Parts: sequence; C-alpha cells; structure tokens
Amino acid sequence: MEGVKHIVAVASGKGGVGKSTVTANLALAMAAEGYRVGLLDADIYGPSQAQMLGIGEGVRPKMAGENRFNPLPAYGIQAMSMAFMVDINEPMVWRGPMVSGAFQQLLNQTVWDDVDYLFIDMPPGTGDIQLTLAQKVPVSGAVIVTTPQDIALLDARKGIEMFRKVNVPVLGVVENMSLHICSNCGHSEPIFGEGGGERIAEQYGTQLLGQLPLQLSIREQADGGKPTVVAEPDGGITETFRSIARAVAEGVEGQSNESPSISFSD
Ligand SMILES: Nc1ncnc2c1ncn2[C@@H]1O[C@H](COP(=O)(O)OP(=O)(O)OP(=O)(O)O)[C@@H](O)[C@H]1O
Repeated sequence: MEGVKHIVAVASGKGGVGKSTVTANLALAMAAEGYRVGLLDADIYGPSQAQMLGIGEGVRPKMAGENRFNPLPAYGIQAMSMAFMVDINEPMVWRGPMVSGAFQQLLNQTVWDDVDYLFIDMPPGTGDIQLTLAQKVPVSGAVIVTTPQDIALLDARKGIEMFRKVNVPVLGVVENMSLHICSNCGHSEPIFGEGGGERIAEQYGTQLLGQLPLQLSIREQADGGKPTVVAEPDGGITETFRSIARAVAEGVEGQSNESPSISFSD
C-alpha cells in the first residue's frame, strides 16, 4: 500500500476487551520506539480513536487533491477514522457492504506519509465484514487482544482462526485487564481469571506479547484523550506497551525476512 511499509491488524473476538485502548497505546509506543506510525480506526460503527487521541469532535482531515485526505496528526502519529468524516452523535445504520465500502475508502483515499507501521483497529467480532477487511488489505500480521476470562478467550480463538484462514500471521496475544490493581491500596486481584492469554498463545503456537492490568488510570487517560504511553512516558505500563511494540516489530520483520509478504485482492 502506498506510503505504508507494514500493516498490523489489532483484533479481538469479543467487544469491550480494550482493543481500541491497546491499539492507541501500542501505536504510540511504536512511535516512541522510533518508527513512523499510522493508525486507522476501522471500527466504522463505533469509532473511538478520535476521542482517545484527543482529536476534537468536528475536526476534519484536509483534502489532498481530489477525493483524497491527509490523516490527522496526533502525538506524533498519523490517524484516520470514520469519526473524522461523519457526525459521531448520529447512529450509523449501515449494512455490511456499505461498511466495508467505507472502510475501503478510508484505506484507498488516505495519503499516509511514509509510515513504517500502520495499525488497524478492527471492529469486534469475526463475521463477514472482518473477513472481507482482512482479505482486502495486505496485512503483515495480526495482534489479538483478549481478557483472561473464558468467554473472551473463546472469541479470541475465533479471531485467531479467522486470521489463519486468510493466511495472515498471528504475531501474538495481548492479555488486557489481567489483574485489577486498587488505586487506593495497591492490592491486586485477578478479577477475570489467570493465565488465559498464556494458554491460548500456547495452544495456537503463538506468543503472549504482554499483560496489562485493569487500572483506573488506563481508562481515565484513554477516555481523556491522552493515552497512558503519552501521559506517563516513563511509567511501567508504557514500558509494557513498548516491549509489546518491539515484539511486534520483531515479528513483522521476521516474517518479511522469511517469505515475501502476502497480499490479497479481489
Ligand atoms: N487495562 C484497562 N484498565 C482499565 N480500563 C480499561 C483497560 N482497557 C480498556 N479499558 C477501558 O474499557 C473500556 C472499553 O475499552 P475499549 O473501547 O478500548 O474496548 P474495545 O474492545 O475496543 O471495545 P469495542 O469492541 O466496543 O470497540 C474503555 O472505557 C477503556 O478506557
């Protein structure tokens, strides 16, 4: 894809496991590691990256020639989202083909400026739309976000299987909300169970890229438009995201050394 070296899809089988929060922080962590980074919010129905990246409602991308758009800058990365094109307060009642059409437009009509890694925040689920998306883009690899409880793991498995079916290498699993850390006393508890991410990574021959706690500050910072990686650049959570980013880069570079990158078209 023009202006983009590697595309990494971030997906979860189940909604609400923190995929968008992880994607925003991971993209910012990759930028902190010295790469040029883009972030495409493919969650057409519920785009949340604009808010997480502190891009105000109603800010629109600049046109770059006829029918093409420049992504918006945010904390050193380039971002594009459906939220930049529509009024996010209006519910979107679109059918599947319209959604994948809108996604393809975002992909084809965004002018990325020399990006090393483009992260795609995929919509939750593993239905037709996700499959189509995975097939229309030359994806270098996928990161699966899950929480440790059984129901999320079940859906994460479907996500892994979907990527395998379309020959997109799964780079690894990020376990979010692994432990709850009380902001008052610091006590930690595995609310959603323990070891789920590790088990699923083992089962599918992939790796556990990292584990993140369920922590008030992660939510406050993401919802407040300044994700943890920029709010606390020297903190432990940021270090975890940076180590996940390094593992993703290693995984992708390992793939491109091993075999030619796989691309899909109609
Ligand atoms: N590790 C965490 N600690 C605390 N809060 C978190 C954490 N991860 C995510 N959250 C919060 O949980 C909520 C859901 O997260 P997010 O929107 O990232 O999930 P999602 O999987 O992308 O959801 P959807 O599938 O609906 O798009 C958000 O309010 C977010 O701030």
